[in-house]
Amino acid sequence: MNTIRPERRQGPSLLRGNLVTDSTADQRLLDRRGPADWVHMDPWRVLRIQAEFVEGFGALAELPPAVTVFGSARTKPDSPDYALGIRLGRALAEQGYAVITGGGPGCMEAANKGALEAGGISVGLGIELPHEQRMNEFVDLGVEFRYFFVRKTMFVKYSSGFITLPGGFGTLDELFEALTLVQTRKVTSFPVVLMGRRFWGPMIDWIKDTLLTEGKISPPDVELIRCTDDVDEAIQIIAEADRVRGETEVHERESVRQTVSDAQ
Ligand SMILES: CC(C)=CCNc1ncnc2c1ncn2[C@@H]1O[C@H](COP(=O)(O)O)[C@@H](O)[C@H]1O
Repeated sequence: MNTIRPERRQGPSLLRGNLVTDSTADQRLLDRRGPADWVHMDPWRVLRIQAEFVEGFGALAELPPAVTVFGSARTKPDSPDYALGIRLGRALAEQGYAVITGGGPGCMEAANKGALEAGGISVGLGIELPHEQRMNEFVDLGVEFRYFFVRKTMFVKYSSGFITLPGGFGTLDELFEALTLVQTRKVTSFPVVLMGRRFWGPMIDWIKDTLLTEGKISPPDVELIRCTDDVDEAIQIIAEADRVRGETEVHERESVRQTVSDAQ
């Protein structure tokens, strides 16, 4: 049979031909319209969501220090941003970081490619989407998720920081989620670096001139975003935050040890 059949990844399963449905697990969970039997299945969905967390934690727990790279799924392989993604993935791997991406095409693929070519650990956390896209070929450890929110937890939990290449809504969503987590101190010492001054400059100006000026954020919030064109500087920002985090952890362990010994 040499006709191309439709194909869909669904969590760990692969569906082809007539078995391909036209909705995703995220859509079915969030869409409250339709017959009530879907609603009655939510308790079962919770178990599936739980299983997705368990699988993700299990697959990623033994990763070395890692950095997540975000960026447009639409970036073409012959574009400067793709070349930047390769350089970034390569440099991160050379510094001993595993590189985590969304496992898709474009900037994600570029960062995975760079990491793989430099002999590093190249990770893709894929997502089930209505328009199927395969995990890019440069991923060595790939985990497929049905739910965006489970996948996002993994990006934050298993990386030392985010580096964001130019991108669209998906990239902005990931960027602002990270900033909100840092701003609300849900995560501490988590650097967020934007690469590409020309691309991100106008957004940073708007953040300063409008969000800050109109009191929607505080002055320290502006400092949460670091922007550079230099791959080495981006990595240095992450490495410095790692160093500070390491020192803080040693200090905390030491003060717990002191408290216990004082109490004895
Ligand atoms: C061409 C196309 C739409 C492919 C979709 N394939 C994808 N595969 C994996 N992650 C994705 C995909 N699309 C968006 N994302 C997520 O959203 C970000 C990119 O979205 P955008 O292209 O900037 O808005 C990525 O960092 C990734 O985590």
